[in-house]
This record gives sequence, structure tokens and C-alpha cells, in this order.
Amino acid sequence: MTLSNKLSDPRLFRQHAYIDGKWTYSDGGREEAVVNPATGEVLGHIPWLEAEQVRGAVDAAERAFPAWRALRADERCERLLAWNELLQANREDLATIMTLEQGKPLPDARGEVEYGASFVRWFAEEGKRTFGETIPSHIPNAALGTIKEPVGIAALITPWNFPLAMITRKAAAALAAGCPVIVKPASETPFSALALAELAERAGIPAGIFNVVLGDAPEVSKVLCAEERVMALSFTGSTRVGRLLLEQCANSVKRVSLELGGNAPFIVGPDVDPKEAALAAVAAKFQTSGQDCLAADRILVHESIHDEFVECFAERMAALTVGNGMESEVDLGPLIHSQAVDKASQIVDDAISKGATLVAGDQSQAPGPNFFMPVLLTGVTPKMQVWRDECFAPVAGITAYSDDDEVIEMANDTEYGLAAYVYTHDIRRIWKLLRGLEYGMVSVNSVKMTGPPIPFGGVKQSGLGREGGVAGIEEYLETKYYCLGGLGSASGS
Ligand SMILES: NC(=O)c1ccc[n+]([C@@H]2O[C@H](COP(=O)([O-])OP(=O)(O)OC[C@H]3O[C@@H](n4cnc5c(N)ncnc54)[C@H](O)[C@@H]3O)[C@@H](O)[C@H]2O)c1
Ligand SMILES: N[C@@H](CC=O)C(=O)O
Repeated sequence: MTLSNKLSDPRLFRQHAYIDGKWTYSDGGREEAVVNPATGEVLGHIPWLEAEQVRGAVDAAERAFPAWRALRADERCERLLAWNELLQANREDLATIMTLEQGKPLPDARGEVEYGASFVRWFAEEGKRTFGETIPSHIPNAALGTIKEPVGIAALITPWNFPLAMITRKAAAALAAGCPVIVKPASETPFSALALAELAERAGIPAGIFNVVLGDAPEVSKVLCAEERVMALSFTGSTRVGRLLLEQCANSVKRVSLELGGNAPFIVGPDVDPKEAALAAVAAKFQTSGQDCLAADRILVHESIHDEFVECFAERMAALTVGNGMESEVDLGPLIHSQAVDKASQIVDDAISKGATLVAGDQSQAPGPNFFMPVLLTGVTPKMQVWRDECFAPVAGITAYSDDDEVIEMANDTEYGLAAYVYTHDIRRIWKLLRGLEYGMVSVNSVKMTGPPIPFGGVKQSGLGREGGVAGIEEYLETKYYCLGGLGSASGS
């Protein structure tokens, strides 16, 4: 059974790039297979575009830009709201595509479709609030102020772990601001991006405004980064690739936004119920099989409740079901590919060789080659890879600590600074940790922290800029200052 047969609307399954409102094949005839990570089945093929075709997407965006920016904000809002409605109406098909190409359980995929649509709704409205300022004049007979204008063509490069929401969080902000976009999705998960393009077209987003290019990632990114007509680059992915792209954008001096890796500490204070905190930590660690930038990578537990916490964590972890995300009752799908499985094994071996204790995690139970059974390690120390690297696998590492100053130092002992979790009810401890943690986002007594109204983003090597919230649209706006001189007494004050 092919992917399109599993959809109510088979036209949502596209195997071409989308440029200037046209479904486009590779001029060079190159193509790549896209594989279901749970089964190894080939789901379809995508074209590997030539550099000239990627430049063609820039040409199309350049042509379409003047008419799109000239629309009133409320007119762009209408198109975005129509896109949102189509995302919601096609939720089941979009979730099916996502589970098949990414592997996450179907209920999680449905949740991501809703999460992705929520950014479209949010930015549809935010586009109407891109206010400039009136500046009290220091120049005689003049009126001063600012106007917000779209920055121009934006290139959006996105990862495979959230194949839909990482696109809409960027694209909706850019489109609302009046910018055309060129999306380069991860090659592992292109079909969600192409379904988004199909629905954008149906929503009345004009040709050339929403483009999807596909191909060899370094080749395509080089073209987009070097292009002087591309004014902004927004990237979500690993810190390693983020650094490369930042360098590549230097020559054309682009606006660069980077949403990079995380290595979140999950801090458990001495005053909380260990069972409650353990349930929260399991939820924060294992979403998307641990392949989440917000995954609780280093679980730091006060020594007074450490043993009880470990016992509750292990019990909850044992109840997780690993399997094909299309099957019901599955909590953890596969990892994205076999290299991810190899890396997870290596991280576990490294920890054990350096003195960690393997409490649970028997890989002989894995239901297929890309699956990795959840692992619990205790006695994790900063020497270990599981502490230093962004793990991106269902491997939980627990470390005991003795006081607040020590745990702040431990939590900050990483190059990353995306998100941190704190579990405690002591208000003085909450404030101390909130201020002491070098992270862009700190969530206290809640696993859920994201959503459209919040400024999502990290400090240190977790990124530059913010997505979502009031700040998200600013990444796609320029501030134009004006001085209207010679106004005489009409200038006012
Ligand atoms: N901060 C956030 O909001 C956030 C959200 C989701 C994922 N992430 C991060 O994304 C990473 C996982 O995603 P991934 O494995 O797809 O990341 P990745 O960096 O390997 O790939 C991201 C994108 O860059 C492209 N790419 C890969 N190599 C490239 C190269 N040499 N030159 C140019 N482009 C290249 C990929 O095709 C993909 O489109 C993790 O580090 C995770 O933390 C961060
Ligand atoms: N869970 C994150 C994506 C990170 O991988 C989000 O909510 O944006």
C-alpha cells in the first residue's frame, strides 16, 4: 500500500519540489528515496534540485514579493487563516504523513499538526500589529518616527524531528510580515513540507511566496546563504550545522536566526514528591523518543530523594511501549535512522565505561533495527558524553546533587542554553534557580512550556533570536526610520 492510499486526500502526497506555484522535478534527473524509519519501507522519492533551480526559487520569490508586501496586513491575515483552517481540516492526513516519514506516534503527530497550525493563527493576527513608533523630535520643525517593513526573501532550513511545526513557526511569521519564503526541509521528512505547500496554494497564497526546495543539504544551503537577494536565513537544527550556516551568511550579511541544539537540565529539589517529579521527568525526557531539543538530558536530583526518584522513574519508564507509531498504544517510535541508534549505543557504552550504572534498557527487546529501548543511567558525571552531548535518544542520565549552588553550576556546565526544567515549591529556591540558570527558557513545575505566545529560543550555543510570541515576527521586519523636516509649526512636538 503506497503512502497516498493511506490518505483521504491523496493529493497531499507530493514527490516534487514546489517552486513558483509549480511542482518541479530535478533538471539533472537526480532523486532520493524517503524511508519509513519504523519499517525501512520506501515511502516515495524526492528530486535533488540543481543549484540553478534553487536560484530559480529565488527568482520566483523576487517576482512575487512586491505584490505580497503591497497587500494590507488584514488581507495577508485572511490567507493565513485559510491556511490554518486547511491544516486543521486535513489533520488526520498530515499526521499520517508525519508518522510514516518521521516515526513519532500518531497521537503525537496529530498534536504537532495542531501545534503547527497554532503558529499560523498567531502570526496571522500578529501581522496586524507590526507597529512603528513616533519619536519626540530633537530636530526643529521635523517629525520623526519608524515604519516596519518586510525584510525581504527569507530562506527557512528545518529539521526532521518536528517536520511541520518548525516550518510553520517560521513561515507564518515571515508571510505575515510580508516576506516570501523558500523552505528547505530535512531530506528525511520532506513530505510534510510538500503537503504544507499544497495547502498553502489552496489557501490562496500566491505562486512564488511559499516555495519548497529539495536536494543535497550542503549544496542547497550554500546557494541560499550566498544569494544576496535572500535577506534572512532562519535555521532550526544542530549547533554544528548552525555554525556553518552562520559563517556562510557572513559575506552577504544576512539577518540570521538560529534555533539550535539543547541539553536541558531537569532539576528536582529536595521538597517535592519524588513520584510526581519522576513522572514529569519521564514525560520531559522521552517525547519524540528523546529526539527533541527540549528533552530533559541531564536529570539532577537532590541527594535526599535520589533513590526514591530513581525507583519511580524506572517504574514509569518500564511502562513505556516502543513500536511503530502507526500502531495504537505506542509511546516511543523509532529513531530517525541507524546512525542515530549507533550514536545512542555509543553514548550508553561511554557512560558505563566511565562508571555510570545501567539501571534499565535492554536493547535485545527492540522491535526493529531503528528502535532503541529507553535506557536509565545513574551516577552520570560531566566526563561522560551523555552529559556533554545533546543526546537525542531515549537515554536518561541521573546525577545526585547536594545544594542549590552546586546544581546551578552543574546545570550551566554545557555549551548549550536552550531550556531548563525546575521542580520545587520553595519560592526562594525557584527565584534563585530562575535567575542563576543560563538558559533562554526556564519551566518551573511544568513539562509543557511551548506554544505560540512564548518567545522560543536559546542562549549560548543554542541559538540567536526568538521564534513565536511578539518577538517572532521581528525576525522578518526591518525598522525604517524617517525624519520629515521643514514642517514648520505643523511638526508638533
Ligand atoms: N532550538 C530549536 O527550536 C530546535 C527545534 C528542533 C530541533 N532542533 C535541533 O535540531 C537538531 C536535530 O535536527 P537535524 O538532525 O535535522 O539537524 P541538522 O542540523 O542535521 O539538520 C537541520 C537541517 O539542516 C540541513 N543540513 C544538514 N547538514 C547540512 C550542511 N552541512 N549544510 C547545510 N545544511 C545542512 C538538513 O538537511 C536539515 O534541513 C538537534 O540538534 C535539535 O536540538 C532545535
Ligand atoms: N519541542 C520543540 C522542538 C524541538 O525539537 C518545540 O516545541 O518547538
